[in-house]
Amino acid sequence: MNSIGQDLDVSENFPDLPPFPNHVTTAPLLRISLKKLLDQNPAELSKLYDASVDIGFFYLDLRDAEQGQHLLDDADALFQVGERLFDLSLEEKQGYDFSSQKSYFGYKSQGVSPVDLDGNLDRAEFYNISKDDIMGITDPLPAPDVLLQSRGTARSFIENSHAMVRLVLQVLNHKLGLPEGTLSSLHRLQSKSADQMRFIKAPPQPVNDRRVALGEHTDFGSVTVLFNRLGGLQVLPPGSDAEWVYVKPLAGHAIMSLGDAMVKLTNGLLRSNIHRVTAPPGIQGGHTRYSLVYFARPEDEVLLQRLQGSDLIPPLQIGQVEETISSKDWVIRRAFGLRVDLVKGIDFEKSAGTEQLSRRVKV
Ligand SMILES: O=C(O)CCC(=O)C(=O)O
Ligand SMILES: [Fe+2]
Repeated sequence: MNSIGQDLDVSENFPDLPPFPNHVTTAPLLRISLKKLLDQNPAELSKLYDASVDIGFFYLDLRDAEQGQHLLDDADALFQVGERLFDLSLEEKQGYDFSSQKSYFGYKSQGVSPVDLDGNLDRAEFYNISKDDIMGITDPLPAPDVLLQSRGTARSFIENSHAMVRLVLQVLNHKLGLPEGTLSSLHRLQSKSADQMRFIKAPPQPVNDRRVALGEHTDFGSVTVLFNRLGGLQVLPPGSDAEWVYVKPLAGHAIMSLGDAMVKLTNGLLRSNIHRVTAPPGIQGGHTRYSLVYFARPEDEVLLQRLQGSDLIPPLQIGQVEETISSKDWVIRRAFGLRVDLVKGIDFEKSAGTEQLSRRVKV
């Protein structure tokens, strides 16, 4: 693994935060230009496909196209909203924890999910907001004032993130040789889905007890659009002897990744990489880490099974039986499976996603 920290471009650092250290190993993720994708640049389209097959993660440089710049502006504004949101008292935030009503939208406090088999608990707060709520497809959930006042920015963030997702899906659709519009037709902005945006806060950890804050997982859905500013995100490359490597945050870029749904729709051809969040490296570890995410998922009723119509998607093997599960039920199973506050006796296997396939290790 080489370190992309070596190509120093100060404009890719984040002002007011200590820089990402040079001495840690980073994932050599491809950088893909939004403008070149929009221009249908053949080399760029191929880079996106290769990254989706090999590692399932890539950077999207948003600086060179107007819609990308709008998304960066939305993300900047929402980072400030996120700080104010998590500054509310725990008691107030817990008033927006709807998990007892079987909703994964709203607040999730720290310490409700194991991050390892020893039972150490997570060290990250979440606030999840439904795309359907912000788009007016479902009734709005109660929310704190700081969020009610930011619904316009949230909507812009969702629309712009969703446009990036649709672009990625269009490129993959074309590369896979699927009938025109297949993937887009499963991800319509105005249709009911489990799409959500998420604010995350992970406070600095004690110097002598720095560890994983968010346990290893694959994302549940199709395409994830992630903004973070401090290191801490790590991916596990394929192979049985692979070691965790950091993903260096780059200003002006989104970190894009594929989730379980893309693996299932392509019978394992595309990859959803295992990742986790640790304490930020070096002096960054003394700072509070915030992230902002958009998770796109197939529409609620879509069955997560191999798609027909592409010669590249491997056929089912003799004896391979696909589970019949809708996108909606998959997300519910994955989201609630690892909650010590909701489930008696966590069953890691039952709530697993495509982690085993992601490892690319034959068993
Ligand atoms: O905070 C990050 O960098 C990643 C968060 C993440 O993986 C998730 O929320 O699924
Ligand atoms: Fe994730």
